[in-house]
Amino acid sequence: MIDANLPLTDIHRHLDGNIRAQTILDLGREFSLTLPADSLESLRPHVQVTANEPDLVSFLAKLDWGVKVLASLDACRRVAFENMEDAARNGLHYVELRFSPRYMAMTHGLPVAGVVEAVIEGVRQGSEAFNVQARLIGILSRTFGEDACVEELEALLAHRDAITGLDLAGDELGFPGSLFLTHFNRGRDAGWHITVHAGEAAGPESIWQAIRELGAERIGHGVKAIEDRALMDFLAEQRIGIESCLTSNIQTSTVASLEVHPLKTFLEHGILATINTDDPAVQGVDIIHEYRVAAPQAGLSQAQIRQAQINGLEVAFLSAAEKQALKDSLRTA
Ligand SMILES: O=c1[nH]cnc2c1ncn2[C@@H]1O[C@H](CO)[C@@H](O)[C@H]1O
Ligand SMILES: [Zn+2]
Repeated sequence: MIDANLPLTDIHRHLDGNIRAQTILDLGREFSLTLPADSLESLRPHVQVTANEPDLVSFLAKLDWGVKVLASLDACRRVAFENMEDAARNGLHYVELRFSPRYMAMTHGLPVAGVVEAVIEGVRQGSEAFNVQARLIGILSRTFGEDACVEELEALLAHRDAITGLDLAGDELGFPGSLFLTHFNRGRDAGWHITVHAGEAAGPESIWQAIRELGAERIGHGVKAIEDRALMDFLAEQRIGIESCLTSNIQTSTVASLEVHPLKTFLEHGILATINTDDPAVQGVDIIHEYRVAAPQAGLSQAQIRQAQINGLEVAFLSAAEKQALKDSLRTA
């Protein structure tokens, strides 16, 4: 259960993996684009996971229609704004929204820094309209290679003060973190927090690499840490947060079933593991489902679910004062 007296957070949520099917239809019509279907029901299987995918890369293809309809900067602003509306509807008090500006820009050749600006604007407007706090994490989409990621990084750096963190996402097996050392050095020099998708498709060595070489303070997914006891000890001792996304891990075939998901073991080990969604619209889930349905199915006790909720704020990319203010705002609400 969700503890209503504690802030509810989602710190691993792709803004460009959370574009509503209805919005894909609307934008397709607005820009006269050819979509694979012309009704909501017939479009759904093209933009949402209907059965588990065989691997991560097949799963990621389901995000493509969402970005293919982004034919203007205003469309980017709109999906950012709607992300905040969705967060409010799900009772979230605080979200860290991550996005890959080059991935959003690429189909229609939008200016990448312009996309960053549009997303910042949409999230700012939505945050005010729906009274939910948000921070932005810029993603380097590793799938497009090192040079594309330099371009993506520079677009993010053009708005460095409005960005809180840097992430690496996409095809982890094909594009290891070792290709992106200079990118992350520049991100850290900009004063950004660092989180990296690691130990999802690749093994525990990818998590070690993200921490030691890219400077990760948190790990996205990190499921393969379960294979390395020394790594689990290290994560707990160093207070490196794990951003777990239960349903996502099943849909990408990273974990065979919720019953064998490592999140429970991570919590028992004292790791600051958290519950998050990943790509809610593509997965057809929301944060409430992850707490109420997925977490109990993964064997978490009520106390462990509550601990994961506490951890979400604990490892958020916020100052101690900002975390306290969020807690206080619930008491006075
Ligand atoms: O679960 C995931 N694992 C790895 N990469 C992901 C996941 N979900 C989305 N993206 C990637 O993030 C960028 C868009 O925000 C894209 O690169 C997409 O492929
Ligand atoms: Zn992710």
